[in-house]
Amino acid sequence: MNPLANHPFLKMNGIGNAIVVVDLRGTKLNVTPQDARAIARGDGLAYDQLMVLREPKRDGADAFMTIFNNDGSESASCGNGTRCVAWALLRDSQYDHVLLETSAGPLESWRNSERNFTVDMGPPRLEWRDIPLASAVADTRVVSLPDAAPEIAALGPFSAASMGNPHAVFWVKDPDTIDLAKLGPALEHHSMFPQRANISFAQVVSRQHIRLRVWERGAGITQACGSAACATLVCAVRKEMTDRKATVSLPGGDLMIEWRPHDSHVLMTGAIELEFEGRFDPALFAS
Ligand SMILES: N[C@@H](CCC[C@H](N)C(=O)O)C(=O)O
Repeated sequence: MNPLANHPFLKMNGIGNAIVVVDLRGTKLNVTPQDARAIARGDGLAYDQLMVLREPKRDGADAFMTIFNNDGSESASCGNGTRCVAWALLRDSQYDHVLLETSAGPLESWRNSERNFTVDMGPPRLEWRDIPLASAVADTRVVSLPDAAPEIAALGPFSAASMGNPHAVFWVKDPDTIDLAKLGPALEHHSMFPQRANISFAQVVSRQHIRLRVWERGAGITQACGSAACATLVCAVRKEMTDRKATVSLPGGDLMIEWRPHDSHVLMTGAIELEFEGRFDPALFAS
């Protein structure tokens, strides 16, 4: 029997970004990409990201997080998932802060109220090599895609940023008119993105408000993507289109994003929800 059979999990969401949390601290258990794909097929378990908690690597941290997309690939960053993990670790605690680690570095998260959490996503990376893009780009605020199909060329240049994971942001009049299911996969796998990319379509409504729809790398159409909201605000500020603090509205709800001037860290604040908790059905891992 798969050792994960009957192991407890939490099914949660961060403004609709579907998250499963599995705490493996204190065990010798592991999650393989195959396990991650099997879990995503479970009843009611269709997730965007699976957050797997292990022992922390540094003193003072609460957990090390491995983040799986539902296709079994890994990401170094997930803002909404991190806020869900913070809720899970703090729900029976008198404390309000957690320090979590990912392969991209430490992330601090804290409770504002019972269901509202902030995560400090750290500073964005803005050089083409760090995002990464496939070839040298002088200004990552305005990037053109070479040899693009007509429907992609029609979108015009995009802006790029890394929040520990790669993001491309296209500026559009109305994100609701974008055929995400068609353009998302074509752009995610474009040769400009050697590690693939999360693809955002953003409308700047005002200096304090952005509307956003996202195709997530390794997960597809999502109700919300926190790191995409952060990357979009950063790109909008760099293009002088918004203030450093703005509401980003996604199909699942609103996030407040702030790009702090003094240390360049990006803060994301919003609601989280526990949907249900249970134990993995052994049959999940049978095939
Ligand atoms: N939903 C997440 C980001 C998910 C990771 C992404 N699909 C990737 O592969 O980079 C968020 O809230 O940040």
